[in-house]
Amino acid sequence: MSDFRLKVKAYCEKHEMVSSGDKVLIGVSGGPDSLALLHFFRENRPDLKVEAVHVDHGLRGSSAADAAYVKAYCKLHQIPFHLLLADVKGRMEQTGEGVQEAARKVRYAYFEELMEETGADVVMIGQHADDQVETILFRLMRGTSMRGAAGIMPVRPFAEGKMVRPFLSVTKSEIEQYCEQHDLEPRRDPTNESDAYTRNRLRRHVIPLLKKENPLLHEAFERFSEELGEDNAWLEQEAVKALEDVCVTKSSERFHLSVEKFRTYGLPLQRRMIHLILNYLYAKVPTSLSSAHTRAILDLLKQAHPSGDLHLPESLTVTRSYQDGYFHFQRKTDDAAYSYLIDKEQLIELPDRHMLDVQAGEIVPDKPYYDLYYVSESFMPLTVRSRRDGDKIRLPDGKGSKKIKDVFIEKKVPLSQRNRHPIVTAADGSVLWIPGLRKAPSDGKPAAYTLIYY
Ligand SMILES: Nc1ncnc2c1ncn2[C@@H]1O[C@H](COP(=O)(O)OP(=O)(O)OP(=O)(O)O)[C@@H](O)[C@H]1O
Repeated sequence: MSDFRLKVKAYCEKHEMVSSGDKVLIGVSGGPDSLALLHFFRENRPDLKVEAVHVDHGLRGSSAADAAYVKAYCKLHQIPFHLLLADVKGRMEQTGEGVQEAARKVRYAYFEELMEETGADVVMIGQHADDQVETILFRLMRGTSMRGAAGIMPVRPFAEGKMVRPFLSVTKSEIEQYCEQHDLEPRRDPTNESDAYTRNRLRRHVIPLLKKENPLLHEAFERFSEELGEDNAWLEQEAVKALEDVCVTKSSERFHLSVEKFRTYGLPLQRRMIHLILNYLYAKVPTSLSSAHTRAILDLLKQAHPSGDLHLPESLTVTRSYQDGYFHFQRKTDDAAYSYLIDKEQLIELPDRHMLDVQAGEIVPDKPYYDLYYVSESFMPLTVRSRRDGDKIRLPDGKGSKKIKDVFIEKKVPLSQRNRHPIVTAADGSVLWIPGLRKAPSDGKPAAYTLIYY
């Protein structure tokens, strides 16, 4: 038995990827990885019912030819074939997703649909050991959670069945050799050779350097991924149990937990409990929700002061209550109060059709705006929120501070607008800026962000 075959066989067995008699849908782009995958399972596992799936994303000039190629290959080898002509550009326009993400979502939705339609047990795709190294490096570089750092999972639940990646056990060059040995003539995607994408630059320039240092780099990454994946799975199970223990009441609108019990758990479980609660309360977690929100929630739970609150996207409020010792996550529907955390470039919609555009560094906007504010790193993360009782803003030259209520009166802001007018505060809660009305004195350090109020 060839080395390649042994490796893939052992990996499939170790992760219990397929069982005799399973119907397996293989995603075939026509490229080397997926064509080799299709060939391998047809040759070596006659006990499986293999079918091929191709999605024509309609993004490249050659996409129809790729689809025709896979179709012809399947016809020649009598493999059942499924094709989707997808409108990826339409999806990008609708959702604002990037091209890779939109293509993947369209593909996965089709896999899911087909699984149901054909009664398939498994979806199989062609990612390999070099993709694993690339994915882990890419995510670490961009910032990721422990789950993200574990990279691509060999097996994961998918629709009513599972998605598996048997070729994570072999490298790209082993796949290329396999193609040669079996006279496969895969299609080539020219965009893989371009340096326009970060992932391609990692693959083409960074990983070869790392491989020079350690030719068995992919094995080291695979071990790391496996162990981290196991640790994560265990921690997540423990977090589910811990959450049962700390939870007082829960419904789709609210979640109450005991602060005292929550604090008896270590930080890794606390962080995961917060993620579980947010996943539970948001049907779809908003993109504006970031790890800074999780940290802010944990800080509120940790702080000595027994009460406080935070406002998360989509009117979700987190309150620590002094009276009952509970921590409440709930949706506020009746209150005009709002609060958004600012810890990255973003565009925030404010009441009365105003916008706050947060841009990195010091910039000069090209459109007319009402007011502009430069803020240094030492004040981050900021919050933009509606006013609260007792809010004050510092005056220049150490002349004390002024009540925000008085600023509103002085500038003749109508009563009806005062509860909606934005107030920008620093990480320590002090008021820095009342857009259009007043600025606290700056600390004179270089600007990390420019805030533009339209
Ligand atoms: N258009 C498609 N139709 C069906 N399956 C696809 C398609 N594109 C990708 N896949 C599946 O997803 C896997 C990973 O996609 P990716 O775009 O990373 O492919 P790749 O590394 O270029 O692989 P390949 O050599 O198979 O094109 C592929 O190996 C294949 O199994």
